[in-house]
Amino acid sequence: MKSNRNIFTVSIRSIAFAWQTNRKILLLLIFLNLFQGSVVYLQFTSFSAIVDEIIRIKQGVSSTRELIQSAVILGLSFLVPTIVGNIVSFYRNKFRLQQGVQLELYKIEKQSALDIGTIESSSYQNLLRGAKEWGSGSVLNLQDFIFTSATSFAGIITSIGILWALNRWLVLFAALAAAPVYFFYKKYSMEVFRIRYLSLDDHRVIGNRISHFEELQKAVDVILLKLKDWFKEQIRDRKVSFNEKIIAAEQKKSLSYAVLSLWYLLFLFAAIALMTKEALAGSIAVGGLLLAFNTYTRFYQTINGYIESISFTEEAARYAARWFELFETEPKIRSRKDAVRISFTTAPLIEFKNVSFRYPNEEGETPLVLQSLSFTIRPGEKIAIVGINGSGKTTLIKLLCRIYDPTEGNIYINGTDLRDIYLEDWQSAIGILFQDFPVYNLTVRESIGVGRISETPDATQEERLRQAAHFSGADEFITSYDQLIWKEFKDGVDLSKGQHQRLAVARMFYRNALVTILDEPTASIDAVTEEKIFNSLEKHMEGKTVILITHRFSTVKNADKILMLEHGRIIEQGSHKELMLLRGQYEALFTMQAKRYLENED
Ligand SMILES: Nc1ncnc2c1ncn2[C@@H]1O[C@H](COP(=O)(O)OP(=O)(O)OP(=O)(O)O)[C@@H](O)[C@H]1O
Repeated sequence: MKSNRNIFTVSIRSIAFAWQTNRKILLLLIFLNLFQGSVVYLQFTSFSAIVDEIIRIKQGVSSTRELIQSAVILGLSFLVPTIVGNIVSFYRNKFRLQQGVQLELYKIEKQSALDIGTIESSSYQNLLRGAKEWGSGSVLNLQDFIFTSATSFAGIITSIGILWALNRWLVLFAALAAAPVYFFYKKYSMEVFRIRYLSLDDHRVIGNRISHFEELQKAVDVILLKLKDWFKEQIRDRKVSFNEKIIAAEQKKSLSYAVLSLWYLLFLFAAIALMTKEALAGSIAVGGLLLAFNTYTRFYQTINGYIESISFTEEAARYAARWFELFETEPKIRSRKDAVRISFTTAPLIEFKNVSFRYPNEEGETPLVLQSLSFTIRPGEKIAIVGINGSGKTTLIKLLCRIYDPTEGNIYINGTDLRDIYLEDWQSAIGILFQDFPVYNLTVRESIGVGRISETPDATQEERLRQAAHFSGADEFITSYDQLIWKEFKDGVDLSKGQHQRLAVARMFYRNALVTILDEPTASIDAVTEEKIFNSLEKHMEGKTVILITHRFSTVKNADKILMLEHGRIIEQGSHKELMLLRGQYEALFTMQAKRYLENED
């Protein structure tokens, strides 16, 4: 836990962020906060001057002119801070809104640069959860506390000056009265932070369980499987345990306050005794006595507030640090500085040479899920990858897309190691449809169009969109390309799982990548449409490489090459004919599936 991350560094980063967002408002706020901190003492001095003037007028040694002067100053000392306070609060709110947007956008920018391995890691997920839980508000709160500290600081300096002038002992009494406050606040805020930090995993579980009541697909299961009470219990237990810890910390805080109040009273009495003695001895006037008392109590409150805000600043800094850690998280997979720029115009030669892979894990070494894979995919070949669940098919294509790098061995693209190729160049040459593909809540046109978002619209675009929808069979249910696929919105609709998948396949046809990778693209699609899709792939993807992962052996018969995986190894490879002649695993599984179809026909 990097809880003791340098508070100073985080505060500087937070102010630097504010500076980047709007330096004029930042400087204005700092100035106005400093002004607010010191102006209050003008009220005390002008009020004590009025009291002394009244006494002097009664004694006949002063005129009402001085009294009016002091009254005007007193009036202004009340009026000006009120106006300034309103200005501060206006600009502060404006600044919070401006920075809130900037922070969210910056976070998105940083997140989208990360690789999947980093995103999957539990440390990153905790960081994300922490940042989400405390929101961008933690960075902004930190600034608020810095501003409050500036106000308090100005107040302390002013009051020290006044108290020092009246009686130096007053400064010492007030300082001693306030000193323990810091340690109490610090201890308490550390404890709350620790509780929150240690319960991050619990909060992620709570968030997940709550999602079962909020997300449609999950909510249906909750109702049908009667999971409500079971999930509710899990949520309640975790929340109750978290609350108990926070309440215990709150209790300790309240007790500390009681002790602190007694301590403060002790020094207040000492200060009153000292000032009364001075007044009786005639060394200060009545107005001076009032000024001393007001300044003393205000000094204590200010120093108390200052310590409190330092302590809160520390607390806010601990939370804000999560945001900055998030910003600092660097992707593990990225282009090398001297990466080769390649503008792919034709399907490339792909070679796997002795590739082995294990998933990265922070807790320790995981088993190899791919072992010594070697194979070649020639430009424009249609490849099928088959194998039982967990044999490593999806992992293999993740390596090909460079979502991960191999643990051992190399992948060559046109003879260049994939790690040496500029990542974006390679990414723009490939198109991938994963088995758990995302559903876009966009219009039909956009849902297909995102397959090639960087493309500038041209006259053929609409035609190509419609063609892609035709190849995937999506055109059969599309009534309008402007239809919004989002049931929760007015006029929005939802689609069946298979229809969603047809749209996703259309997206891939529209992308028309040099290397198209399809991971079980027809799992939810009916047999007739499946046949149509595979025919379109063969006919319209000529010259392009297509890699297909599937469990349906009937769909791979026409592939140029079939790779059969088992426990992360290629156990057979060749065309359908070659593998059938081999009479190995492929032949056995193919025959089994074919037999089942025929039996079903009988
Ligand atoms: N992100 C991950 N972190 C750790 N292990 C993983 C991860 N993804 C997959 N695995 C493991 O890697 C192995 C291969 O998984 P993979 O998804 O590649 O199999 P598959 O052949 O595509 O399976 P399926 O046919 O079920 O889609 C499995 O044992 C799985 O548990």
